[in-house]
Amino acid sequence: MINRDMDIREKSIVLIGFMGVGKTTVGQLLAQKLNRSLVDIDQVIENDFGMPTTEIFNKYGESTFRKYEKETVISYCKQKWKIISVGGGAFLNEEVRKACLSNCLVVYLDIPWEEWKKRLHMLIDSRPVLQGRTLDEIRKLFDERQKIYATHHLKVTIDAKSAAEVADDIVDCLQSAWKIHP
Ligand SMILES: Nc1ncnc2c1ncn2[C@@H]1O[C@H](COP(=O)(O)OP(=O)(O)OP(=O)(O)O)[C@@H](O)[C@H]1O
Ligand SMILES: O=C(O)C1=C[C@@H](O)[C@@H](O)[C@H](O)C1
Ligand SMILES: [Mg+2]
Repeated sequence: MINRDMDIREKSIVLIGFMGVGKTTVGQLLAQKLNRSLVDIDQVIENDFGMPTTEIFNKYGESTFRKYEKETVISYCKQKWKIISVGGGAFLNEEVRKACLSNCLVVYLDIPWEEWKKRLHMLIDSRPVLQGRTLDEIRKLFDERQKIYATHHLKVTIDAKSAAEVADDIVDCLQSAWKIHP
């Protein structure tokens, strides 16, 4: 359901999906295509703490990260005209989900497990949530996380597409939504 209190084109676009699906990479391309600025929430948090996410988890704990993540997303999603890529776990929080869904257009980047598995080697060192887990445990997390992404406005399936192709698909999807809800 799209909240039509403001012009739909003004709304910021929030990218959600499992870690490594490409929210940051695709977000950069989408921002260029739509001439908007990108707010990468993980990047904002890392800049504010002056350290990588893994270090924030190790030094302050996941709950400190999650609290800061919640406040950061809620604050940015009130702004218009942005592309906001949120961390893969941000939608665990109900207030975050509600704030994004009511203020922004939420686009879910959906990736099949077999495709995602190919990226694991690129993610394991930088994503604390994956560290120390077996492949079976990661698969379980992947399946569990699908529930939190179930509420969104638009969905784009990733498959074996390049990041540029995914960005093009999102633009097509947005253009249809902008036409249907002028
Ligand atoms: N469509 C794609 N095809 C192949 N590789 C990709 C694609 N999109 C992103 N990647 C690669 O996958 C890795 C993870 O991408 P990215 O950091 O953008 O994911 P993310 O969704 O932002 O993850 P997180 O939720 O952890 O922030 C990067 O190495 C990136 O280059
Ligand atoms: O899926 C997650 O829980 C996370 C994803 C990353 O984007 C970071 O926000 C952090 O590593 C946690
Ligand atoms: Mg990212």
